[in-house]
Amino acid sequence: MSKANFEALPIIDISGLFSDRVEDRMAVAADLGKAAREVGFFYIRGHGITAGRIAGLRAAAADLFARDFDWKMGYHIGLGRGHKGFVPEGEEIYGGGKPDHKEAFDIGFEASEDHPFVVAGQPLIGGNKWPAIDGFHDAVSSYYADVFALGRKLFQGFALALGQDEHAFDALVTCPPSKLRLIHYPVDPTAEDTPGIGAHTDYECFTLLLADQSGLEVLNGEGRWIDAPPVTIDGEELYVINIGDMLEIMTAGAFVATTHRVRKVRNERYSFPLFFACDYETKIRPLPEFDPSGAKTAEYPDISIGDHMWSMALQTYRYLREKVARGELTLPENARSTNTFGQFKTLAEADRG
Ligand SMILES: O=C(O)CCC(=O)C(=O)O
Ligand SMILES: [Fe+2]
Repeated sequence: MSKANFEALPIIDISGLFSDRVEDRMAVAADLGKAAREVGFFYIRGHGITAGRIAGLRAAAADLFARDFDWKMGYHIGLGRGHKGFVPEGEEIYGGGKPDHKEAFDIGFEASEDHPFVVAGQPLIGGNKWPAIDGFHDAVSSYYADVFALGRKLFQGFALALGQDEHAFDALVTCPPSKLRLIHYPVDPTAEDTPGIGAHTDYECFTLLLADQSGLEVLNGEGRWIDAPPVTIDGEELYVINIGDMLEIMTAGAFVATTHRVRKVRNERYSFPLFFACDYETKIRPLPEFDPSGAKTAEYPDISIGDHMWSMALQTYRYLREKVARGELTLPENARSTNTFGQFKTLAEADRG
């Protein structure tokens, strides 16, 4: 799927997206489109998120993960509804491989109990489990708001890059199943071959990630893993942006949902991805310009973004797999198995000849 055998990831200055001049926004969109087509992974600078916001998030995460395991389990992701909260090590397993060597805390787009999507019973939507830590809610919810606003801006850039009206996708994002994950990879000097996170693509439209240590690796078109270490330029920490499954579908494969992983962790590591999604019921299909004959559309299952995300969760979280095995939950119709996008798709096609 990835055409370019890239050796390093592009850096795009996105400050032009905030300009009043459409030419400036178009120029950034052209860079975004090129990087999304050729690599599927890139850094952005000029993003406008303040160092103070990021520092607040880091301090909140460090405070949280330092707490007792039993205390954190009081916020377990499986308690209540909405699939948010603490994810202990071993809870997530990608594609039947080894459990990840990480713990996480998932914060969602805050939805009140009387929000129509909650009332409609959409999985993944609901209130957050805010841990009882002074300052945590303020630091994390204000970071969420800022990074989500940046995501909206980037989505407008992608709309332009796809030849759409700049605001074509705005109405698709009102109360989406978009998670901010706080991830902590503890050091384990004895872990010889345990991945931090096994190889995968992200399920949503795109991801905005900050990490404090190297370890993230991206698969290029030759099957080699390329480092995506944290980068700071002129005091600004750059975000890593990667294309997810949904933008791959919308572009019928022109944009690449690039496979990535976190190699075994030698230093304690924190990372913070925000998975930018459309509302749960949004049906994701190739845009007509990318599939004039409709042939490619027929290759993709007819599924909403939320059902795709939920079916991936049902297949990777231990507590959800157990519920499926007990018959308490079922996979949505047209659910795909895991690992069918990005280079996984290309490899499967190569296997089939
Ligand atoms: O920790 C990282 O750098 C990557 C995390 C990731 O790929 C994910 O959570 O989907
Ligand atoms: Fe990921």
